[in-house]
Amino acid sequence: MIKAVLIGPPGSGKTTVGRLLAERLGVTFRDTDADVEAAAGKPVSDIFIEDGEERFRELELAAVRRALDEHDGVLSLGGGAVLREETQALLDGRPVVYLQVGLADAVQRVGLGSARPLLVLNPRSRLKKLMEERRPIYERLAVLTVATDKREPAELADEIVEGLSR
Ligand SMILES: Nc1ncnc2c1ncn2[C@@H]1O[C@H](COP(=O)(O)OP(=O)(O)O)[C@@H](O)[C@H]1O
Ligand SMILES: O=C(O)C1=C[C@@H](OP(=O)(O)O)[C@@H](O)[C@H](O)C1
Ligand SMILES: [Mg+2]
Repeated sequence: MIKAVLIGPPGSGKTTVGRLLAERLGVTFRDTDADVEAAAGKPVSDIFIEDGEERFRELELAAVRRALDEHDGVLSLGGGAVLREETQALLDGRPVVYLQVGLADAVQRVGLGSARPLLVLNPRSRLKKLMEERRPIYERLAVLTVATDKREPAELADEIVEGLSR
């Protein structure tokens, strides 16, 4: 059984904090973006450009399903994985942790890199819009919510260990 599933917008720290959390718990770590890249044999940005977002979302749903089936450690999702109703249903009853982040910190963290194809143009306004659209979904799925602004990944991992043990 999975120990924790991390959700939240890009830049909330799912990948970074998830890896630390897995270390703390002494379990293995998986990230759906890495699983999708391994399955497709190319980076997320190339999948978006060459095959489109819909194809990425299909590969992502398959990666979530596979990980929840096989994996018993910590799983970090890509920020948009929760958009699919199938994924929302798969997360029902799981220890889902929502990493909350404000726009300013998220923008600073994702920077201007090209690794997140949805944020290449106007990262600030794209992030603002997708955060507003997805917030209700993140809130509904979470059993634990952790505010990450101005907090270090290590202390967040400790807080999640504590929060999930309660
Ligand atoms: N709590 C934090 N404080 C400062 N920087 C952070 C924090 N969490 C993550 N980061 C940095 O922000 C960037 C995005 O983090 P990442 O874990 O990839 O987020 P996500 O997987 O949610 O998109 C990385 O450079 C990471 O080092
Ligand atoms: O929010 C999104 O739709 C996406 C978030 C990314 O993952 P992170 O949330 O880990 O950055 C990645 O899956 C892809 O670029 C799409
Ligand atoms: Mg990530």
